Amino acid sequence: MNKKRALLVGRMQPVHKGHLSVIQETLNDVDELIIGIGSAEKSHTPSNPFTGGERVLMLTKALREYDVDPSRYYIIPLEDIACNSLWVSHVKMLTPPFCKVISGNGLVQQLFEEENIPYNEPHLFNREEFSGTEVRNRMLNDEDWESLVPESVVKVIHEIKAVERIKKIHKKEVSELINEKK
Ligand SMILES: Nc1ncnc2c1ncn2[C@@H]1O[C@H](COP(=O)(O)OP(=O)(O)OP(=O)(O)O)[C@@H](O)[C@H]1O
Ligand SMILES: NC(=O)c1ccc[n+]([C@@H]2O[C@H](COP(=O)(O)O)[C@@H](O)[C@H]2O)c1
Repeated sequence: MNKKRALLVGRMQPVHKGHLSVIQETLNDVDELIIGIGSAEKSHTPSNPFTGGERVLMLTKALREYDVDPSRYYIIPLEDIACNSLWVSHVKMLTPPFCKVISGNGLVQQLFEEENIPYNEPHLFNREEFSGTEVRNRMLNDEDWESLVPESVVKVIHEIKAVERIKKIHKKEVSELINEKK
């Protein structure tokens, strides 16, 4: 019998507990899940501080920590392309076949719908806290970010000295803005 596979796309900057919840919930409904790490080529910017490889590492460790069966998922880095109308083909070229997409992103939903691939709006878990933006802001402001991500992701973030990186990126942005105004 054919496997029922879904695709979940997210930038995962960084991987947080909301991602793990949606992954676990989706796996109750499908045989296999393809997890596409979006904007894989981006890093070292305020909203995309982590490299594609670092995000693969975080996700691999977190799925192991949560005891998710490795035979049930694929982690695929997805680079952005200039042309939105070709993006679905680009994604299909890089992923195993799937029958639906899980995404709350309006553009992603529209592009797949136009190619007749259905999407599900994810059920958002504790969205006030479980969002990449919230994790990055807390890192910047020396607030508790650790409780928002799996323990294994805390370890990776320390290993790659990411809090220091995020602070440096922010400092550079602020000084560039000040120079622009001069
Ligand atoms: N709290 C959450 N609960 C369930 N799913 C979530 C949650 N946050 C994100 N997701 C899932 O991840 C996808 C988006 O991934 P992304 O990495 O952009 O998360 P994000 O937290 O919205 O990031 P950012 O704040 O950096 O934009 C969503 O389409 C959704 O499927
Ligand atoms: N033209 C493109 O490359 C294209 C189009 C739509 C979405 N995407 C990507 O899909 C991902 C969607 O994830 P988010 O929901 O986390 O924004 C992002 O990485 C986004 O850049 C890329």
